[in-house]
Amino acid sequence: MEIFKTKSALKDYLAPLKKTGKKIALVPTMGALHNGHISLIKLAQQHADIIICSIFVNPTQFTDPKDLEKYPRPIEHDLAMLNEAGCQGVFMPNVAEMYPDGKDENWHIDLGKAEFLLEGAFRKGHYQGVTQIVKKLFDAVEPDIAMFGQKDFQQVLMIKNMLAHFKLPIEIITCPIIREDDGLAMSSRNIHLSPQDRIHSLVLSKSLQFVVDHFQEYNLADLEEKAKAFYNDIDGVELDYFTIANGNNLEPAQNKEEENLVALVAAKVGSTRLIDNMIIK
Ligand SMILES: Nc1ncnc2c1ncn2[C@@H]1O[C@H](COP(=O)(O)OP(=O)(O)OP(=O)(O)O)[C@@H](O)[C@H]1O
Ligand SMILES: CC(C)(CO)[C@@H](O)C(=O)[O-]
Ligand code: BAL
Repeated sequence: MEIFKTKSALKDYLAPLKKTGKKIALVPTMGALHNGHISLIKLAQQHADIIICSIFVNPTQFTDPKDLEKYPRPIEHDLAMLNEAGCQGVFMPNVAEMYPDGKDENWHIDLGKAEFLLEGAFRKGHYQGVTQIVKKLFDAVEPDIAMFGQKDFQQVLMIKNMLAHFKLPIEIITCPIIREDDGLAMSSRNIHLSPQDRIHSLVLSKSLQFVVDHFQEYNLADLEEKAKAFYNDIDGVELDYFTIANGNNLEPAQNKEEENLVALVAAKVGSTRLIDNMIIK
């Protein structure tokens, strides 16, 4: 497995491979890898010849400086996991390599109304930061395909809007959410959960599963109310939102007959903010 710290080293590696027609997949990550990330690598291997995983904790998408500061960075462990998974290249630039003009360089694109809903409402400017870095990663790799997890449902939508904005010929593949045996969606931030938080964290997947399992039984308002009631009286758990939304634009669902419905949730469990979602139909 090759490790690249600069865009130019990465380009030098990829150029001859592209010339011989190899299909390139990019798997963007912020590191602290778990089996959710590895599932993206494995799925990429079914669609492409060369897999490049990027590891970069992108400062411009963090709205809470403490969140950025404590983001886990177990690089040796990450490299071992990627090597074991058969990833050919890892791109791990530093901040200056990705933001040569400083982190405040001008970037603003129209991502549509959905930018300001849900995660965008709680993490102001988050999706400008995400799309800014993903565009830089796309420019550095020029992949044929790129893999993103459904766990960050809104992120996938925003990245597709960014691709449309720049008319980039990259196929986005959305990968299913990988969960722990008890239902918790795998996430790098899960390591911050105390043993008690870890038990409480199950409320996210349980409330989502409730909505999926009982979708036919109740109307939308009752489904949401019953799902939100899961969060009542759990010590140290604070619900940011629970919504049943249209998966195309993340607007609240208007009726149960709509296509593409998804339930999405974000909650603080102890001091750790978690997100999760389940597709209803
Ligand atoms: N449990 C999971 N199943 C599938 N894909 C996942 C899972 N967790 C993260 N991903 C995807 O991996 C990619 C990189 O995500 P990232 O490095 O932010 O990890 P993360 O676990 O989501 O961390 P965190 O949410 O704590 O930042 C994203 O496309 C994300 O959606
Ligand atoms: C796509 C991404 C790597 C951009 O920093 C990040 O938002 C993530 O890990 O989901
Ligand atoms: N996986 C989403 C990255 C973030 O939380 O900033």
